[in-house]
Amino acid sequence: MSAAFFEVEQLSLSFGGVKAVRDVSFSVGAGEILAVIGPNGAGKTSLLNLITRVFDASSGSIRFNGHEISRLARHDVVRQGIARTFQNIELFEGATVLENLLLGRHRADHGNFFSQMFNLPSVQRAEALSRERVEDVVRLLDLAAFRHRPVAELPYGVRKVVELGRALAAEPQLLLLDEPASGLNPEETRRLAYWLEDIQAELGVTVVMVEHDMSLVAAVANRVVVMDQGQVLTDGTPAQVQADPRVIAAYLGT
Ligand SMILES: Nc1ncnc2c1ncn2[C@@H]1O[C@H](COP(=O)(O)OP(=O)(O)OP(=O)(O)O)[C@@H](O)[C@H]1O
Repeated sequence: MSAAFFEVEQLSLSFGGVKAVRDVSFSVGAGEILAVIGPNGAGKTSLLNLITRVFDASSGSIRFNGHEISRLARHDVVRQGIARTFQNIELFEGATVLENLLLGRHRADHGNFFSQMFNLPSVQRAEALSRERVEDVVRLLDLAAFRHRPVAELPYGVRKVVELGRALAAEPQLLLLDEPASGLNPEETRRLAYWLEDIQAELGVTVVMVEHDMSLVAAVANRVVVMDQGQVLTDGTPAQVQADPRVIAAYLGT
């Protein structure tokens, strides 16, 4: 395994009296897929919201590529190369698949206001590059048949893939996925596993994935962090955590 590329140390978050995340520490090597599992309310989504700066941590640090990012503005986290998907799909429903993917690119673009206003050659070059990258994503995720369809018309399973594509269009180094398999049928979940393997193998993207579906976790995760009541209960390979009596007890609420 490569050296820690993404690292969370002693991270905490409180909502009033509720300690949603308590002294959470873990690290991820470049190119790894890490799954974060745990019962409802364990603090998994809160953890992703801390990483993407939706919330301010009460304490602790988040290091990405050797840089502390726990105090960055939200858009700067995206520019550092971190993209995410959401538990409830957040796409522009009236826009087409291609338009949604292009919006994913624009979030990561660096062009300034004046160069965009005057449509300078640098902006035109960036647009052309964006279109090429988006076509790469369309090919990778097999979305060609849907590229001009408004997202609102698409089945739920395809919308989930479009959301993954929008995150990938930003060319992230770290991809955060919040329950990518929720609402998918077993066949769609198997296809998602293949795509995640392709993303890891072909793009070398590091993935932190919050997921309840153990078939997906077992198929793709190199390592699993188990959370319960805001804390890390244990970590290990998918087989190790599935066999751990503490993990079984946490899920059963005993
Ligand atoms: N915006 C908020 N305001 C107040 N409390 C919150 C907020 N978001 C989460 N919480 C609380 O923080 C705790 C952790 O919630 P979180 O959504 O992070 O858990 P989770 O592991 O993602 O759960 P699930 O698997 O159900 O999505 C819960 O007790 C939840 O009620």
